[in-house]
Amino acid sequence: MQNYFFYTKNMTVGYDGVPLIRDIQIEIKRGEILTLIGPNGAGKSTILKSIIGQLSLLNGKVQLEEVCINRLSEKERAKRLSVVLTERIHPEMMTCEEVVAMGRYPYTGRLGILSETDKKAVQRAMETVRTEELAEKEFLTLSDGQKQRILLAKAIAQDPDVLVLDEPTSFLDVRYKLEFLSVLQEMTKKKNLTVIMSLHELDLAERISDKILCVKGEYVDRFGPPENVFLPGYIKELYGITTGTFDECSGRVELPAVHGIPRVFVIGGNGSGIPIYRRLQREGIPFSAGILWENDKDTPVAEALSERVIKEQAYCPIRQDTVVCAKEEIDRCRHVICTLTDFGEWNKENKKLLLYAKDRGKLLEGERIWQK
Ligand SMILES: Nc1ncnc2c1ncn2[C@@H]1O[C@H](COP(=O)(O)OP(=O)(O)OP(=O)(O)O)[C@@H](O)[C@H]1O
Repeated sequence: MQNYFFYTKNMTVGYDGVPLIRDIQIEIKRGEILTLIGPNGAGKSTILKSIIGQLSLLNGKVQLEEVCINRLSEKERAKRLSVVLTERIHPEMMTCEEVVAMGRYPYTGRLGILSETDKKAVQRAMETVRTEELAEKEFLTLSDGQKQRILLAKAIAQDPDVLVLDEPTSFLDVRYKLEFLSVLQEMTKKKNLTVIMSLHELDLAERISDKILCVKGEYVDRFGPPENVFLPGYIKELYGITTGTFDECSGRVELPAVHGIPRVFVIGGNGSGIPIYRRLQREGIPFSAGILWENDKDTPVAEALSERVIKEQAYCPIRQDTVVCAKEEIDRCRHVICTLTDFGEWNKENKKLLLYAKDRGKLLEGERIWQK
């Protein structure tokens, strides 16, 4: 156990003495990022609240190196662990700078007078999450995303060893999401900060986390590095997805396929077919796609949205059997759309398919594609 900076042993969490999740074993090293994922209501916030001592454990312990967190005084705990939960604070008449300065209270005396070091820490924290320009604004007048960034600055100003965050990116726009996660990553590398958070954005969780804890049901479902969690089919099972698909490889979601006899055959590849597959799905038109190599960018999306995909083995030239299948599919469809503009030596069979469709008057080009 010595290797782990933060760990829990047989932690059981719940409310009013009733266990929600039992025997949770978390083991992370200093500077690692742990992300909790799982469906709504699974218990991610409950675990975070239990870790920070806001909820009493029903069993087990939470350990930060040799110290049992639950035995620390509030002030001692605040020096080692800072927290941003989803419950919003409502400080009346406080500027953002004053809210961020609240993060320094574990270090100030009884009167809460900030030293030069405290003031610098506040300023640095505000710069870190790019909120300097909000310093003088009243906190309660900010947008949800701005408030979230100020609360993050407050947590950072606390200069903790461990940062605990419940859905920290939920109100942030895409730019601030990326900026915030980059800041977290940088702080783990440069300052050895350890992060424990919950995220709903699985693509981000997969990219940033050293460890993932999957919460579902009475016990933790899976704990480990993302590569052991984001395996084909697992996320669908974890979240009970019955409509549409989630691609573990790209972190991408797709709406359900339109089923029925394919009306359009899309000759695509290298990502060029994706916008057309999505538009056909939106317009409720069943379609087939091909000839795609198994490892083509288009293939997972085509498989999620189309009725049929004519595929070739990865890294193999297109075989005549596959061409025959594609021609039969074209014969069955009313129209053909080709999204490829260049055909290399390997792709010459797709060029022949394009000509095959053209000869039969099935090829839709330019504006005609969406007039049919
Ligand atoms: N104070 C409480 N008393 C009793 N039960 C609670 C309390 N707070 C939450 N719960 C219940 O505990 C379960 C887990 O809730 P929790 O908020 O931990 O889930 P979550 O995974 O964070 O969900 P979400 O993704 O929707 O934020 C839910 O069934 C919820 O109703």
